[in-house]
Amino acid sequence: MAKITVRNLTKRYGSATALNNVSLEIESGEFLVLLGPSGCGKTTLLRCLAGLETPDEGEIIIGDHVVFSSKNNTMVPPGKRNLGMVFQSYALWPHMSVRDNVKFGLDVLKTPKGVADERLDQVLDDVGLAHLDGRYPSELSGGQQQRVALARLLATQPPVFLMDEPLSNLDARLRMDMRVELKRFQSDTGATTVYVTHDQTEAMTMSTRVVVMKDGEIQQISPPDQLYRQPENTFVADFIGMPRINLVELNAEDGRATSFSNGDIRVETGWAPGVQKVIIGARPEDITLSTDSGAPGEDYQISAVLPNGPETIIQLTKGQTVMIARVGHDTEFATGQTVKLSFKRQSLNIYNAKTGALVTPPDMGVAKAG
Ligand SMILES: Nc1ncnc2c1ncn2[C@@H]1O[C@H](COP(=O)(O)OP(=O)(O)OP(=O)(O)O)[C@@H](O)[C@H]1O
Repeated sequence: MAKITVRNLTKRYGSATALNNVSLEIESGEFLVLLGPSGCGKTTLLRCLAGLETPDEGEIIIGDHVVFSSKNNTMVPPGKRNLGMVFQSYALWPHMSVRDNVKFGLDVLKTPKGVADERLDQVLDDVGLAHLDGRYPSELSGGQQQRVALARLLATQPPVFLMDEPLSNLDARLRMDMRVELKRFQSDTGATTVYVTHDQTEAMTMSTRVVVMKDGEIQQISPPDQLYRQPENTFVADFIGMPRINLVELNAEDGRATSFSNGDIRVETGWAPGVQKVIIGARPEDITLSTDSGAPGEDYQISAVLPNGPETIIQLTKGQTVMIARVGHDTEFATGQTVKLSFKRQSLNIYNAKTGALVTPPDMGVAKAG
């Protein structure tokens, strides 16, 4: 299949910089998700890969071909980049039936009729549209049109898939089914996939790696689990995860700066992060609560109990400090109760409060509350 290399890519619109010196390597067969807040440059990056935008600076290599280079004035047009795209707008032919729309791509590639018919039946079945193959786009819902666009991409089996929120118009249940189908299809074909989404669950469940972007720059590129467990800065820590991570700023208490506090809570790192001011990051599930007054930790008051299906979200307060914990659904915690709060030591991340950067890998941390 095809590896993609992006080097020092910059794209400006007037005085606004949509991509700022972005570099990344996408391995052949990888499912890479671009994630980040609105306006961070995800779609611009995808459109640059597709050849729909001309970057101002940098280089893009797909497989063995330099498809863009500002130095050499190379700009290979979209149709010659050997990739398949699905964008939010479906761009279906209104005068063609579902089947003909999907077949169109195969005809362009001059796929032999027998192979084309077999693939058509398979992809229409995969996207759940076999029974609607004679309808015209105007006779379909938005979600169905989106699936036709997907089927058209999948049928041509390109070595590179570029997708921009291809499931955004589907209802929750269909979206889940299509995620499974897309992932299966991608792993069967081995196509290198770059996928833009707003949806964290989609990013975490489908990707081999996630790229988190902000203001046109890459913040972190990691496999989903590492992104969640070891965010490299406070922006990524805060952006990933729902409920949000607990981020609390603390000041060094002792000369060695191994003990930090904000007056309400105290954390002993046991090692010196090398700064006087830190932000600790604790995921809600990395907090342990106990009604046993002899348990380790500090006293917090429960200010809200929010049952949420298989889990319960608990809000706790101590002075000015508010923490969110996630516990099982069968909890007996109640609003107003005083409980002991402690951190699961290995999972506490420590950030430099000035730069927001992770100070050390969490497995070195032996932080504890109290
Ligand atoms: N054609 C354009 N003209 C001017 N500015 C643009 C254009 N396209 C994008 N931008 C700007 O470039 C920045 C990045 O936009 P982009 O669409 O890539 O973000 P995004 O992360 O995909 O956002 P969203 O999630 O909202 O789709 C934004 O500030 C946007 O306003």
